Amino acid sequence: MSAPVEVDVVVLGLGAGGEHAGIKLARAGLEVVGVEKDLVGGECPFWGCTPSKLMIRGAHVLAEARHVDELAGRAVVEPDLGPTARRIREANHDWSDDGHSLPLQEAGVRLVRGRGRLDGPGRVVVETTSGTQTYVARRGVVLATGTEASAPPVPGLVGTPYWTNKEVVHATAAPARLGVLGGGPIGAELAQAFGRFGSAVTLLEAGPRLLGAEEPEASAAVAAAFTREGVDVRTGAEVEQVEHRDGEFHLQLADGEVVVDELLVATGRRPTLHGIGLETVGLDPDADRVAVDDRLRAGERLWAVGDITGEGPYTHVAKYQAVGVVADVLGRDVRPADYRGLTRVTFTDPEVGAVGLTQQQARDTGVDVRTGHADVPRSSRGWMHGPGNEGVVKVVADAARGVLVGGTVVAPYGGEVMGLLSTAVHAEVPVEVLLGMHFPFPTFQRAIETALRDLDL
Ligand SMILES: Cc1cc2nc3c(=O)[nH]c(=O)nc-3n(C[C@H](O)[C@H](O)[C@H](O)COP(=O)(O)OP(=O)(O)OC[C@H]3O[C@@H](n4cnc5c(N)ncnc54)[C@H](O)[C@@H]3O)c2cc1C
Ligand SMILES: NC(=O)c1ccc[n+]([C@@H]2O[C@H](COP(=O)([O-])OP(=O)(O)OC[C@H]3O[C@@H](n4cnc5c(N)ncnc54)[C@H](O)[C@@H]3O)[C@@H](O)[C@H]2O)c1
Repeated sequence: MSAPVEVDVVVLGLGAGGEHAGIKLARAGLEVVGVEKDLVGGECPFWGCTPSKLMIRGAHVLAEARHVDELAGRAVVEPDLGPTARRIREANHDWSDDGHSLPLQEAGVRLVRGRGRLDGPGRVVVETTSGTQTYVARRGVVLATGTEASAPPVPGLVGTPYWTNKEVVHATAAPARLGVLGGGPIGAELAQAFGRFGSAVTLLEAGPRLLGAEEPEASAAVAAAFTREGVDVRTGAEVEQVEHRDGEFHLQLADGEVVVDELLVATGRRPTLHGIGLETVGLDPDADRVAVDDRLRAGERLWAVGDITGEGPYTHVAKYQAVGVVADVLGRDVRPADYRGLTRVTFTDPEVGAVGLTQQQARDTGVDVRTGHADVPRSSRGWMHGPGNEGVVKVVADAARGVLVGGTVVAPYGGEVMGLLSTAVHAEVPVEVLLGMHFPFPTFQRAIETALRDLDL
């Protein structure tokens, strides 16, 4: 092993959070080493957000085309995943990270390709193909090792050629029959997309509803849309046994068998925290997250960002946190991290845009909860939109303070429409003030006004 190399900062893991932090710190003039064992850019551009949203874009076009006969003439729709698969391949340069690693290095980050682990405060050891190297970080280490797909312990599953998000993004044709295990954001988004590309999809969710982290009204609207499109949605479904034979997956359920050609497992993610030396900096190596304070500090000369913090498994959260880390490392004023107005969007159709607390979460935190609703199909824009207009707006208010603490928009482009609620929750704009706004006719935003009035505050 060569002598330890001293630098200002080591960033361990170069996904959404680490990449952003590394670039900004290097541009600020610090000596930064960035360590990455796989592709610079991480999960989001190569196996997550970007490929899944490209699939969803293609699927959305197909769904719109299928409404032509009803609304605008005649169209024969023959789905083909090929063009979308090509867009995905082009977008991420055939799974090469030049588009990320070159700008990173141009910003001044010294890129070290290898597997890193903490070795005491401010120290990182990296195993590379040319040997082991220790780095000593004068200012500290930014930990950003992200998550990996985690499969459930269903007998027979291990060893079968099931897909996770890593494999599904390489699909070039839609399988005739697709099984999807898990009805969270990944399972729901991709089940609908593949259904629209022509697969007969069976979506098996163990819990009582799809998108269990969101409002029950959102789950119901999405499930209704899926069922209308022909996705076989089964909730409370426990797969007891998986077998792969003659090119088919046989999934045994308590009430029968489901046979599919491909199986996508989307049952959650596991933080990449094992074997990264957490115990050497006084942290629990078996913990399922790295706890951080509002400056993203996790220990002595140690910051953490992204999915591993457990504050919200989203790219925008990782980048938000990276901004805070950069300020703190540079000794600048830090805006304390605040997750009250956390936003998330599930890109199903209808899209589920949400901010802040759900009704249940608000209740659990002792808020004097009042809710307001509006049905999207009964709103002016919803009615005009016509087929494919399932949706609901739900706002959650703290009646005692007269402000919103949460809101959900399930609608076409719900993630965009929700922006208005996002500002309201984040800035704690009084409901009284919101009701004095102009809501343009006939936008989906007008359903927000209806929901606000329904609060009757
Ligand atoms: C299918 C899918 C769709 C998604 N869609 C969205 C979406 O639409 N919107 C959204 O906001 N979020 C979405 N997400 C979530 C988003 O991808 C993550 O929240 C985001 O990637 C988190 O960034 P991160 O920096 O924490 O970790 P990651 O992106 O996971 O990056 C961590 C990096 O650390 C590296 N690493 C780990 N251990 C080591 C080690 N020991 N040494 C060196 N390197 C290491 C990994 O190789 C990886 O590159 C999606 C995720 C998936 C899987
Ligand atoms: N649009 C977005 O922002 C977006 C998109 C995709 C993923 N993500 C993030 O990535 C992370 C991972 O997503 P995910 O959907 O894999 O995880 P998730 O944890 O959100 O959902 C997993 C689902 O699988 C179900 N499940 C667990 N075990 C099961 C079993 N044995 N059989 C059937 N169902 C089972 C769970 O009840 C749950 O509903 C999430 O935290 C998500 O927020 C975000």
